[in-house]
Amino acid sequence: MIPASILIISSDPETQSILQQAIASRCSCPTSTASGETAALHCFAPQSHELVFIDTRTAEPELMARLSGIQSPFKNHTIVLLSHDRRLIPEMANEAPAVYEILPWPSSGELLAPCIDRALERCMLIREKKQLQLDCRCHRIFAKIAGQSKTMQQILDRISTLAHGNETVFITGESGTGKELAARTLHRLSSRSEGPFIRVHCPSLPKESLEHEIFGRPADPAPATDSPAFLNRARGGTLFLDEIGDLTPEAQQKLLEYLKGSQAPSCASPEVRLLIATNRDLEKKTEGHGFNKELFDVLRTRHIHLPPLRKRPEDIPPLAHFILEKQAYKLKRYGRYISPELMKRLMAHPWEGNIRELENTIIHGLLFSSSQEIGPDDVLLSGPKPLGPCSAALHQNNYRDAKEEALKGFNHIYIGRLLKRSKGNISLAARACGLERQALQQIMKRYDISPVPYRPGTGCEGGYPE
Ligand SMILES: Nc1ncnc2c1ncn2[C@@H]1O[C@H](COP(=O)(O)OP(=O)(O)OP(=O)(O)O)[C@@H](O)[C@H]1O
Repeated sequence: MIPASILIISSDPETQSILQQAIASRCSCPTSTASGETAALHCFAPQSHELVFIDTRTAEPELMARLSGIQSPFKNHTIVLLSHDRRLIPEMANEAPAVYEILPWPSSGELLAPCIDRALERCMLIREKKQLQLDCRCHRIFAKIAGQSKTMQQILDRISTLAHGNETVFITGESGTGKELAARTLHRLSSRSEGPFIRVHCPSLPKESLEHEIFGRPADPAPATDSPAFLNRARGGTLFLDEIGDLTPEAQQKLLEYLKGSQAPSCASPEVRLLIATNRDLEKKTEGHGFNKELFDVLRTRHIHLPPLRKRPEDIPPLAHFILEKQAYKLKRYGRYISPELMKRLMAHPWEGNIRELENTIIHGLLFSSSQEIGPDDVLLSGPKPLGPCSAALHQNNYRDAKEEALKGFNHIYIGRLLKRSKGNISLAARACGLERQALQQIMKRYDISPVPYRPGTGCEGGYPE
């Protein structure tokens, strides 16, 4: 247990010495002394000392007056008054309810030692209560996130660590891997959680005005408290800039300047915390000068990368169960479960759209299963996982069958992706891959690939993000 920090407010050397010795005989807590005008500052400063002894004879009258004005007991500190006049104790207790205990002074060890023990115990209880409250909050917040893999646990640890600062965090990962969820979690766990969380989806704003929409116009008076700029709307909270991969060079430069200013040592607590995300490989973009190298270097100092779902298949079952439970509740489809056969298919699926695609698959299953069991026929999966050359299953077949099986997997994945991009339009898909429409149609027929699940209005719109 970390020892409590103790302050003695007294200008009398003898009082200081008696108290220090008595405290040292009960615990190893660090003790400091203060007197005069600075004492009040120490006494009332938040996060200051946990236990404060105040010698009423030498304390400044302002300090005593201020204590009397506080009507309820301190929640974070424990205050013990040393009263030189026993007759005044009941009156003092009435006047200063914020005080924990009033000790007649000077006191013998018989009175002083138990008083110190009681006060220290209160400090410990306060600290334990705070820790429990924090644990409950973290538990509630992390209850919205599933994932059992070592990687996911490391990500959650990193989120907890980075949440407490004011620094910008850079979140990367393919679409649907949970970047926005990570950003919201960082915000909820931070000291700004009561403030606003503003998300700006950068590609949705016109490129030419994006910089002004975020940072305000140069003509805006400073501080532009009524400016409609996102930065202003996020004051006291978090601004989440999502998909920054295509910012104009001017907007990148402005962002770099802002980050340098807000992260300078002189700026202890910026008004807005920035969280920034992208699904693009910005490092690669910097090589072709498509992204400001200096900005990238600043961003990557605090970085969270969310790996694609296909690289952490052990997360699929817990995620699937977690999403099923959450969505079943929302859709009022209670008691549904995933069949073992479907779970096998989910494990084998490449999940190009990551967790969002998994979520949509499960929603589809919940909506369309005719019984409590959700099976492979109740969901829309674009096809079997391609069998790699080293797959054990592949080696159980003879050469012809193995080749056919691998080709089938390849075509399902390759054409599935094309259809996803073209939203089920075969002509567009054919053009994109350099085949004639009819040739593509023949392949689709051969491998039993339907364009229907990829078309809007078939119940899976948005389920196959680009
Ligand atoms: N670890 C997780 N546990 C539970 N749900 C998750 C997890 N990660 C993501 N999700 C869910 O998956 C969906 C997609 O997540 P999110 O929107 O955060 O992804 P994204 O990376 O920001 O996607 P995009 O780049 O397309 O904006 C959301 O509904 C989110 O709640």
